[in-house]
Parts: sequence; structure tokens; C-alpha cells
Amino acid sequence: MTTRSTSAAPVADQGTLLEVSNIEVVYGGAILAVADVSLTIGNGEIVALLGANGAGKSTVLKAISGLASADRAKVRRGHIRLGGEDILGLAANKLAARGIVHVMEGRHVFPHLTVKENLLTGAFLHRPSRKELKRQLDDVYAWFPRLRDKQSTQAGLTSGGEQQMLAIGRAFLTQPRLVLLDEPSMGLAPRIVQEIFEIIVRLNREKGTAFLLAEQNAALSLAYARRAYVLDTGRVALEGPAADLAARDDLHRIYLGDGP
Ligand SMILES: Nc1ncnc2c1ncn2[C@@H]1O[C@H](COP(=O)(O)OP(=O)(O)OP(=O)(O)O)[C@@H](O)[C@H]1O
Repeated sequence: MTTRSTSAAPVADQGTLLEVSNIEVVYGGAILAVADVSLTIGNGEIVALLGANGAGKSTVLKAISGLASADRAKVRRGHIRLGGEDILGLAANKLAARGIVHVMEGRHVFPHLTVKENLLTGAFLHRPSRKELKRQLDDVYAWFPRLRDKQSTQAGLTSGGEQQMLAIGRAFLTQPRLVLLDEPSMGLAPRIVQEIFEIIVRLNREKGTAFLLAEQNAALSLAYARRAYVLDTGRVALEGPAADLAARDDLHRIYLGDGP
């Protein structure tokens, strides 16, 4: 299941897109969720963010996308730069306009809207012409043929895998440079997870979009990412090329808590 198709190599990065330096994130002024995290993502790079439950992956993603404040979390220390510009403290909608989109854990779709209506909510940002919108929708349907088949179905009546595809497809209508993807494999059958990861790699290769993939499933994301960071209680415990980390037999036991 973790075998990547050889045709799906991610594009090489050319310069730094995002730089997170020594951030500390605190919920409600009291709970230290991220103590000290630094990471970089190159243009068009797929980077995995690994770690056990509660390691701080989602909090790092929320700090980057500006959604931390919605959870009463604050970045108290450090810097976040996009293309060299300081973006810390910018509202989520401003960050979306700069090309950062966050696909949250749990596939947040509007259950009573159809698949197509859900996709259209992703187009609000750039207000494309009718013709351009149709082209963008056709693009999404080409990547996710299941969404074309289900375009008139209420999103709440589609499968978990289809909702995850919908959440990613909708994110793409914002025309992102960087997609923050939180636990895309959660609760899905291995076959569907593989289908989703193959599409992520294809989007990366064809559009040059960078991804930060927060995943508990280390083997899976290391098979698709170029580099990875492993978080342990709010700190970076390990980092390096995905292939090097995948070759370490102590990775699971030490940091992911699922070894013997
Ligand atoms: N809304 C919140 N309010 C208070 N504490 C929170 C909140 N969300 C997360 N935390 C705490 O912050 C720490 C990091 O949580 P976070 O969700 O970022 O970890 P994670 O690695 O994404 O875990 P998971 O894989 O379970 O989502 C944990 O101790 C968690 O209990």
C-alpha cells in the first residue's frame, strides 16, 4: 500500500516557499502544544509532518494557516515566512489569498450542499469568470472522477473517501501554492488512501503545488514525501530525507509509540 508509482515522483523544490522558525504555540494562554518547531518547505515540495497523537502536528498546521486563533491558540514565539515575507498574525482569509490552504482533519464538507456546490465554495477567493470556473471544475473532476459522478449528490451522503477527495478538490479551487493536509488517511480503507495519495503526487507534479502532510501513518507518508519532520511533544525530534527516515527501524518505536 505504501508503494509509490514510479511515474509519480514529486517535482524538485526550487528555493524556500515556507519557513517556520522556532515557533511556540499555546492554547488558552496556558497549554503549551508546540514548544519549539522549525521547518522549511521548498517550492513544489511534499513534506511530511509525523508524530504520535498529541505531538503537535495539527497545531503547527493551524499556526501556519492562521486558524490557530479560532481555537484560542497563539503563536507566542518564533517566525513564519512565506516567500521571505513575515506572515505570522495574518488572518486565515489573507493567507488563503496568498496561496495557503488548510484541509482540516475530519473532512469538513457542507453535508447538505451537493458535491458541486461544495466545490464552488472553494472558488469564492478569486471569483473566476464562468468559463474559467467551468475549466477549473473540469480539472478537479479529471483528478477525482468520483466527484464528477457524484456532483449532484449531497456531500453528507457520500463516502468518507469521497468527502476527503471533495475537501482536497475544493481546496484546489482556491489555487493554492501550499496545501496543509491534516491526516488525509484517517479512517479510510488502504485502497482509497492510496488513490488519494497518488492524486496528491499528481497535483504536486502537474501544478507544482507544495504539500505539508500531517500524518500518524509514517510508512505511508514517507513513501510519498521528499522530506519529513518527526514531532515529539511539541518539538522536532528527527528530520531528513523521507527515504532516510523510512530506513530507520527505530522510528515507530521511539516516536510513534506503536513499536514493540
Ligand atoms: N483546542 C485545544 N485546546 C487545548 N489544547 C489543545 C487543543 N487542541 C490541541 N490541544 C493540545 O495540544 C497538543 C497538541 O495537539 P495537536 O492536535 O496539535 O496534536 P496532533 O499531533 O495533531 O495530534 P492528533 O494526531 O491526535 O491530531 C495536545 O496536547 C493537545 O491536547
